[in-house]
Amino acid sequence: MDLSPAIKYLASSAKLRVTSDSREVQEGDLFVAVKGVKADGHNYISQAARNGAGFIVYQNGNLPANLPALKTENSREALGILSNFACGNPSEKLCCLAVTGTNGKTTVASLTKQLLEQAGIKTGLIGTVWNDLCGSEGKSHAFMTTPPAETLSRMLQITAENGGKAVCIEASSHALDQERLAGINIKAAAFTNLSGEHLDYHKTLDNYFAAKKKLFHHTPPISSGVINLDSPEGRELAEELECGMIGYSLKNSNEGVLAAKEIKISPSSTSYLLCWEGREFTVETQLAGKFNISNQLAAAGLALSAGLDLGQIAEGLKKCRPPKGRLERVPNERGPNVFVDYAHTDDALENVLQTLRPITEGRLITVFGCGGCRDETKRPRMAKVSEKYSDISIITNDNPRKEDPETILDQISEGFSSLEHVLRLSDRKIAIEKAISLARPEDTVIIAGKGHEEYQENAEGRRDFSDKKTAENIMER
Ligand SMILES: CC(=O)N[C@H]1[C@@H](OP(=O)(O)OP(=O)(O)OC[C@H]2O[C@@H](n3ccc(=O)[nH]c3=O)[C@H](O)[C@@H]2O)O[C@H](CO)[C@@H](O)[C@@H]1O[C@H](C)C(=O)N[C@@H](C)C(=O)N[C@H](CCC(=O)O)C(=O)O
Ligand SMILES: Nc1ncnc2c1ncn2[C@@H]1O[C@H](COP(=O)(O)OP(=O)(O)OP(=O)(O)O)[C@@H](O)[C@H]1O
Ligand SMILES: N[C@H](CCC[C@H](N)C(=O)O)C(=O)O
Ligand SMILES: [Mg+2]
Repeated sequence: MDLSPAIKYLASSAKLRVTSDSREVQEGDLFVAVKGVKADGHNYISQAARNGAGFIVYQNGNLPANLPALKTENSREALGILSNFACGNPSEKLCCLAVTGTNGKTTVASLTKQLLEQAGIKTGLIGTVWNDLCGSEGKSHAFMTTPPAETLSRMLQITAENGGKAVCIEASSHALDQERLAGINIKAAAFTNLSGEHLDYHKTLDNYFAAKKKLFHHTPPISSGVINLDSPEGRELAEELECGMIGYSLKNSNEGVLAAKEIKISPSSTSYLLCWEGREFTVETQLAGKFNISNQLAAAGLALSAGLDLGQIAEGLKKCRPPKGRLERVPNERGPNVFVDYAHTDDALENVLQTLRPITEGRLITVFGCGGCRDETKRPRMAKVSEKYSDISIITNDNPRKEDPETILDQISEGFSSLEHVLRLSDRKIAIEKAISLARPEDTVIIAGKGHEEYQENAEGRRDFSDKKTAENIMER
């Protein structure tokens, strides 16, 4: 893509501002017209011009304003490249490590950051829970998993200005589809897994996978793909890679595979042998669940790509803590065990329930719901998984957003073969109270779907709500 007239304009401009929102345009800004999901930025070029835009980049139709302009074949990609140019191409000063996949992105990004920090590398983080730009102000709550291109490039600029040397970025499928990472120099990228999710946006699983794959066919090319070989989609991706590859697996410890062998899981501890290129180190991990060993391999692969030594990585993994709201135990001295987790897909729920089932002496009580205005197809599938592993399923509201909460619960209910062990309590606080009141000391309660979230969103907007605080308050009574 030849953007030289736009780059020339930016280079000659004192302010170097790029935006795709006509409402934000200030005197001299470069406006990129993007066709979105709800609106079309091309309809706002005149407004951008009225607000003082000095240059327009667009993709469709004819230019309605008499301004210096450039027509491109992909204005979303242009937006990324130009935003990064305007921010001084910060990714060239940073070792950027990205992770995509349906589940595990936040966990892998957080583990990778912890590994790099332990090796003395000042590392930023951009993802679902926190953004950490290496500044003295610390972490801030994230608004999106992967921010819009203009914000993302600015965040990288701030990270580099703060002395950050690396950054771990969660790349959501929406972001990849919308080219929010365009123009970023990515050193290595990990792929965790693919399962049914976000079909409201992508329509088909093939489109969803194609969006994820874009990270590995990025411009400029990435150096290394860290790929989960236990996932069929991971194996397909591995065949297509044109860059270097670190494949990882819990099952295959052939030469050239970053592997976990001799996995030992007991109710109180998890350990495994981390193996790579003929070297082996024992890791005792603080993270529960086999799927979290897979996440640790992904983080180890990214850390290897960033130049860390395997021994250093194994030592680091022992110290790594799970991110907030991922299989997080709610402190409770009298039992039962109560956990909060962010499983909001059937695959995630299955992994979590498979982890908790063998360490539960009594009954497994699962509280969950499904977000509104998001993929509807996962609703009955989550019910099916809950029924398979739980003794009691309590279905409740997640974030209904603008949808009718009762319709969501009806759709979830369709996935149960019998409603004998199912309670339907739409108020999430009441559902959590019920689960805890039913639980005997030997039982486990899992509250799934909202993890770290500190709000609940319905048609009226957002109100404060935390699964963890709600459970804590109930158990303190
Ligand atoms: C569905 C979706 O992904 N929407 C994203 C998309 O917005 P959009 O395409 O709807 O934008 P639009 O409103 O149609 O507007 C199109 C263009 O016209 C411009 N415009 C519009 C109005 C106007 O007056 N003037 C003007 O210039 C807009 O600035 C925009 O450039 O592009 C915007 C800018 O990048 C994003 O902020 C927005 O994310 C919304 C807020 C969102 O909720 N996204 C979610 C679904 C999302 O992306 N989630 C993933 C996580 C998923 C996961 O965890 O797996 C994430 O990365 O956060
Ligand atoms: N490797 C994995 N395979 C399957 N399930 C996983 C895996 N890692 C985590 N999970 C489950 O998925 C949930 C979300 O994990 P995490 O936040 O790391 O994923 P994510 O990809 O960042 O999700 P999101 O797309 O919502 O940001 C966890 O709470 C857990 O239930
Ligand atoms: N990243 C996911 C999070 C879903 C979390 C769940 N609590 C919900 O609100 O649906 C999404 O945007 O679909
Ligand atoms: Mg995430």
